[in-house]
Amino acid sequence: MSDTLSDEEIDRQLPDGWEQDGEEIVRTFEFDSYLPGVGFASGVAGLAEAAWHHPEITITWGEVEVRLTTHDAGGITEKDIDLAARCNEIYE
Ligand SMILES: C[C@H](O)[C@H](O)[C@H]1CNC2=NC(N)=NC(=O)C2=N1
Repeated sequence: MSDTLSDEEIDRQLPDGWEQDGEEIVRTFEFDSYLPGVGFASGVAGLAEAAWHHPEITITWGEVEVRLTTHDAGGITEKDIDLAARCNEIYE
């Protein structure tokens, strides 16, 4: 079981562009059109499978919202922070 992080720890560790929303961290990634967002979401899915840690991904025209929480722990853990940072790395 991963240990949940305190709000202070989350605030300190949140990668650029991410914010806390209750028991989740969230970032909306912006794109020029629909298909680049779909491609990005597919990349996030690959990162998720590799980490065995799965976000909620919402694809709309020009935007992809990624929400992360650790269901097994009932809150935000290092797993969420790590995957959020990896999402930033694949976002050009
Ligand atoms: C059964 C499976 O191992 C669990 O559901 C894994 C898979 N992906 C997961 N993803 C997320 N976001 N939180 C989890 O606790 C989690 N646990």
